[in-house]
Amino acid sequence: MAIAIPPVVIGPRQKQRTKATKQLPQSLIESTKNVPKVQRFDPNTHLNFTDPEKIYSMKEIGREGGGISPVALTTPFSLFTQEAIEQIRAELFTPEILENYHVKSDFASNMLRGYGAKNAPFIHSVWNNPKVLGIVSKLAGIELVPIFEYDTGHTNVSIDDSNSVVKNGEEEDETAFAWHFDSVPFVCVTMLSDCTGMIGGETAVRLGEDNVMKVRGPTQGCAVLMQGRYIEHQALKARGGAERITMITSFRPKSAFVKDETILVGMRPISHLPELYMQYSEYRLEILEERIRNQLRKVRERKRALLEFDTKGMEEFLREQRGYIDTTIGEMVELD
Ligand SMILES: O=C(O)CCC(=O)C(=O)O
Ligand SMILES: [Fe+2]
Repeated sequence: MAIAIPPVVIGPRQKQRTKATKQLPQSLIESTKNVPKVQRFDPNTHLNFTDPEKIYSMKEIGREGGGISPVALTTPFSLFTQEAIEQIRAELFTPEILENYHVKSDFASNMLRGYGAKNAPFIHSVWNNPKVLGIVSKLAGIELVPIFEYDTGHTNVSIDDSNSVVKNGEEEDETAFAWHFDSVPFVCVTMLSDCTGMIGGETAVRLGEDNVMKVRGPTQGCAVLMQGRYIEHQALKARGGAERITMITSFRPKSAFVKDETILVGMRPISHLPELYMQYSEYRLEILEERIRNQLRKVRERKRALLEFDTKGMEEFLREQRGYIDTTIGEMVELD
């Protein structure tokens, strides 16, 4: 069945991780400098969740049976308080992060990514918090965990410096992050900018041949959850001189026994490869470890019960793991 084949992911064309060339406005650093830093996410003060108005199913967008869950995407929903967003921004716009983790590609000219929990403890505690994961999982219809540290808290920064005068929606939409499928099953796109008076700045999502839906939270701290590996989307610039900053966190199924079509195509050209490959390997090995333990348990149980060895089942298991290992090997290539 065609739907069983995941979309081909096209990544940035550049040959290696490239530092961004344009400095971000000093005002971003200035505005976050005096925020008293908090190390850990606290749901009591930082969570502000309300259910999305609607959850679109894969069936509704013509992709029934594809992906890892029947859920395609949510409409924007409130997720974090103002205080939480201030903390996130204060961790992002530091000289340390801007100096070492500010990269660009032909998809987007300003991305902050690859910083670990050591450099941004609050951000990482947000996305590993059980309450946050509970919400994300409930909406996704499947239990999710962050894919790995490197792709947690990826941030797109777009500053409209065109000084364009906004006329009543007459202009063409400008892209802040080009059309693509993600390399990971689910993403949560969180708005980190104040949206007061923002024009544009949505995430545009292709729901069918001629059906593009634009989604954007009405306020800072709103988020959209989507099965980005299976739904084509892009980010639109905010017009009229506004900043548009979004944080994208990638998720994979928690269960080792669920299909996982995570690849590294979109990440390789914007990542430090040894670090990316280490984190990819670590989680892939964890999944394999759990699957092998489970298979071994089944074999031993049958043996103990004096049942005949399930040769066919074993073959199927091994073939599946071989596919998983082959994918893993195939993803850990040099960029040529
Ligand atoms: O910034 C957005 O709205 C979405 C960006 C995106 O799709 C991505 O970074 O993969
Ligand atoms: Fe994306």
